[in-house]
Amino acid sequence: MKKPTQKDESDQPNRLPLDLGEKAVEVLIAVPLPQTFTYHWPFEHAPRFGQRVVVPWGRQKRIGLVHGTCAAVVTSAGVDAYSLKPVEQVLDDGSLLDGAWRQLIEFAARYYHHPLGLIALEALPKALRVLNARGEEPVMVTKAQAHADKRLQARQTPARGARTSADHDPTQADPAPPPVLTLEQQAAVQACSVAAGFTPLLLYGVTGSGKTEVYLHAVEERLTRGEQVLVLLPEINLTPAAQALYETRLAPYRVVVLHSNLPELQRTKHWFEAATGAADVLIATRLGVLTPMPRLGLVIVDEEHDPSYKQQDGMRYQARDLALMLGKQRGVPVVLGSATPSLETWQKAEGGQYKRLTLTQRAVTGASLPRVELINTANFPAKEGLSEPAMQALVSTFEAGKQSIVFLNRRGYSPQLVCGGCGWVSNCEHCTAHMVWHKSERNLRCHHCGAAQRVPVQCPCCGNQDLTGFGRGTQRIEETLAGLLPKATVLRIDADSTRNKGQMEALLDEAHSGRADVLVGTQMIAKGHDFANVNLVLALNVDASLFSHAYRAPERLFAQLMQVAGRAGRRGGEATMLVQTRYPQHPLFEALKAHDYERFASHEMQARREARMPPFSYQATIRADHRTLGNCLAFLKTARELGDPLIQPDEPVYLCDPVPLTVVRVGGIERAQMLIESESRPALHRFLSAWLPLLYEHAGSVRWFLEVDPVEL
Ligand SMILES: Nc1ncnc2c1ncn2[C@@H]1O[C@H](COP(=O)(O)OP(=O)(O)OP(=O)(O)O)[C@@H](O)[C@H]1O
Ligand SMILES: [Zn+2]
Repeated sequence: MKKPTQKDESDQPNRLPLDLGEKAVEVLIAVPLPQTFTYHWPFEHAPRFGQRVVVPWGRQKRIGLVHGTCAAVVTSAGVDAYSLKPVEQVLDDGSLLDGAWRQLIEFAARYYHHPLGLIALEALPKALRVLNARGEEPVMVTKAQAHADKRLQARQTPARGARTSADHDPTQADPAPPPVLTLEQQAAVQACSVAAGFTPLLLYGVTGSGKTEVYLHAVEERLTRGEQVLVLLPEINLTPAAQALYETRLAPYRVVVLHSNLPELQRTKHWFEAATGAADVLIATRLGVLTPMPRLGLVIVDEEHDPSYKQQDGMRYQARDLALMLGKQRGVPVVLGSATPSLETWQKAEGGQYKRLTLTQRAVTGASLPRVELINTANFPAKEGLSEPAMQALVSTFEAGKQSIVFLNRRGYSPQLVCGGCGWVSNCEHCTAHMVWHKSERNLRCHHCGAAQRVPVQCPCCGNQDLTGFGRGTQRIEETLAGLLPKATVLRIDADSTRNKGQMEALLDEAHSGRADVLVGTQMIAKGHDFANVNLVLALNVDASLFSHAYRAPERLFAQLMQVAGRAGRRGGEATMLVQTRYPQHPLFEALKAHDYERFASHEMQARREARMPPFSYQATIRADHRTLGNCLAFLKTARELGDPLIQPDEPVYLCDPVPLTVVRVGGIERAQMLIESESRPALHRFLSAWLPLLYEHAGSVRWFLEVDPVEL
């Protein structure tokens, strides 16, 4: 098809004489600019918000979303209406993107000061927002839509019969009957059921206290009212077990999942099912919070404290916070669940803004939290990473037929390869970081830029063949464990071992089945999983976090250790957690030994209050990226000069000194940032709104972005 050009009426047979005020539309396009774009609307029928359209963009075509009509068609350049390019095609008859969805993305754009077009389009599955190589809408969209329509029809015909017989697998054994709720669980379920309108609830329950059971009952109760439920989980690896459980327990209601590892067609199908109301429950990772759900009645955020809810590129949003806003806008309850709530959430629960529901006991009769013991590595030095008491515990746990978890938050074999002769170290060429030795994959890899190379056989500097790994990661511990327990099945579960399709499911299956004796892994295995047979947890390499400069490090370490401890002893029996450390007297460990989250939280809260850190202040950062650090810092300095005069005396906002990031160079790009703080959230946002437009004009070749509520400084 010949592309229409400006003022070329012949290409547009349907084009009507332009009627100002009705025949132009504002379109959202996924570009890093804060505005909408005006196009001529050459069609008879009226445009609707959220309809997808194909529009010319430079020499290309793009999918955009109708955002509104324009009353007066004068573009910023002052060009008259006739010079507007026309919308080429309308892809949707109606729109699934309703007013509620619009409210949420508009809030996100305001709050995160991020271009609305980027947020709106990136919230959609790729097939819905990107044209294929021929410039057409991918066929899978029609397929996915038809699939959802069929589901929707099936759902409407026999009121509750969303399931087709094809879904029933007769080989599947009948599931175990659901447990009888404890009194604490009953009270929590009751509180969720009576909650009407927007109600934030904190389900604060120790690990293994049966929070999932509370969710299941609360969800089912909403489903019987004909409502949909959104369940957010922090990590993809928690979705298979959750999906299986929800499907079995809630049949015949339709449960779908959304996360970034799903094949595109499936993701598109599930999105349509949620958006049309064909699906009843949506289980999703953070991206799911921006899915339209017309019958939404309840939102659950499991492990609400988890840092994975924070998106670390593009729009750097916090999905838990957006989930709360979603609940507020839709007028529905939001349940935040955790054994170790974030300090932000805990502060609100203490202040009474969130209703707290507490589960103090493990749910399974006879199951208690593990005994925590510290191994002082000054007295029991580690050989190949493991101290004598740790090795003994691993051996006796294996001999008793129980499983162990070895938790180490560092993947690879060794964090660096070094030369014994000249002191050469495997540095990354592109980053201020070491290349990590991955023995299993036989290469050196940079965890920052992804660069990989073969392991050198001799030192690239002096030719010495004596190259050794310095420090240890999960692969090396796996090797040590295989030597220590030659008869045991040792499984490593980390981002490397679960990279290929199906690997994650297979490994988790082995772990849950009890066939594996020892699980070595990163935070991937440390939370959420309901392992039945784990009796011993060993935590390695925790000391670096004890003295980190990052102010959130203690909170994160404490939560991680409490969570991983929580994987042990879930079905009763004596269970133990061992922590190897040089600093057994550290106060964080006192609270850990007592499983006392509240003690830790009040101590940490006090420290934050004194230091005027979040949640007692509000922060944002401006990041600047460029090939030379000087340019980054110069831009931030200019930004600060532009910002200073905007600060209102009655609304103090502090602009800190621009500083290079700790890992200053990644992929050949230098990075610097500036912190902006205020004790008033509205003051911070008023300042940002006035300031950011100026930055667009002064950035030059420096790439910059804003992050609101940053978690890593
Ligand atoms: N009332 C109950 N009686 C007996 N067993 C129960 C009861 N409620 C839950 N359980 C069982 O207790 C185990 C732990 O429950 P669940 O996984 O929900 O804990 P959780 O609170 O989510 O823990 P975590 O914070 O560690 O993820 C599960 O195997 C579950 O089936
Ligand atoms: Zn690198």
